[in-house]
Amino acid sequence: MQSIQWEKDQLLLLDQTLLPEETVFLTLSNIEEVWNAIRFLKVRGAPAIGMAAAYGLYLGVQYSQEESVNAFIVDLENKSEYLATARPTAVNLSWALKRLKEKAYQGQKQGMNIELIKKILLEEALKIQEEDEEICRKIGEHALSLFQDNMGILTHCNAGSLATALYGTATAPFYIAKERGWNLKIFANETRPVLQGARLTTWELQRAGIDVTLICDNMAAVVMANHSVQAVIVGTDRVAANGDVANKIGTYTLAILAKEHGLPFYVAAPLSSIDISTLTGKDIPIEERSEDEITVGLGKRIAPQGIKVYNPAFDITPYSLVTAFVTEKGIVYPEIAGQYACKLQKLK
Ligand SMILES: CSC[C@H]1O[C@H](OP(=O)(O)O)[C@H](O)[C@@H]1O
Repeated sequence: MQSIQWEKDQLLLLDQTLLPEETVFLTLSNIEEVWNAIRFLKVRGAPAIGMAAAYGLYLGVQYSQEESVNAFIVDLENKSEYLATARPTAVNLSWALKRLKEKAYQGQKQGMNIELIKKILLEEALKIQEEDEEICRKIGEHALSLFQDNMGILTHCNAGSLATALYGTATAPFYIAKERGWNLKIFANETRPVLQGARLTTWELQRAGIDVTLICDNMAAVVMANHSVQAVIVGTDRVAANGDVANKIGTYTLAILAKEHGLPFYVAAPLSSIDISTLTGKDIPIEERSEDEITVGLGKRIAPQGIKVYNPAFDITPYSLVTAFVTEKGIVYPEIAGQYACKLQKLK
């Protein structure tokens, strides 16, 4: 199911906060609605955030009444900055906004009028979504070369079809394997506190007829120790130039556990999530979210009022714990630590 659809000048978003019980598409017609949808995880997952932001930026300027192209460009830049405040960690958000701004600058240089620039902005947003489906499929095909039929594979959070145009990144090999008649056995971490694994990954894989088992995050070591899983694959929100990985909180723990159990730890990383301008993981902004996500998760209070809470939505996995990155252009292995930087740069 596509979680994002552009129809008749409106953005349709599958409200991921209502899954798995309700399948509700929201109709968004202005930039503020898109900002809120990103901020409050109605649309989530790095690539999907980028796509939604691109459409949101277009929605923000489609009725612009600026008199000059220069004034229109300033308005576009201001609206881009506004959208960028919705969430800080996934680089796809700023990457998508930058793609649209660069199209506008090109149009300005070529002497286009405002209406024509608006047109190419929407075309670029549509292109980002169209490209993403092919990118994810390629990631799936490359990732599948790392797996064998009947393997047990652990994944974390939702780097799935819901988080992208289709297929997902970490889940892409699961869908391609299904197409090829393989029987991969997927173990999905519930992924506290927002439970993207329990609510989203199991939902989408079960619908696709893929063998998926839900486990609590604190069971990951056991499924490694009892050989239920032979590999781990996760998505990413941002890969720094040296290969450090920002991903959903709990990913770093999995990488340590995988190393302890001698299992490969793969990161499915579209090039849009690789940020050469951010040198190391220490430079990646980590989003901290509301305490309610932990203390009143899904409506029931599970901790006393006023308790101190720390709720980072992401953590950093050092490149040294990553076995390989799977990109749409192929698999990147480090012969020696730190070699990711030049290899990832070459891919860009
Ligand atoms: C291909 S999705 C990448 C990434 O985004 C998710 O975070 P969130 O659910 O907070 O948007 C998670 O970290 C996925 O691995």
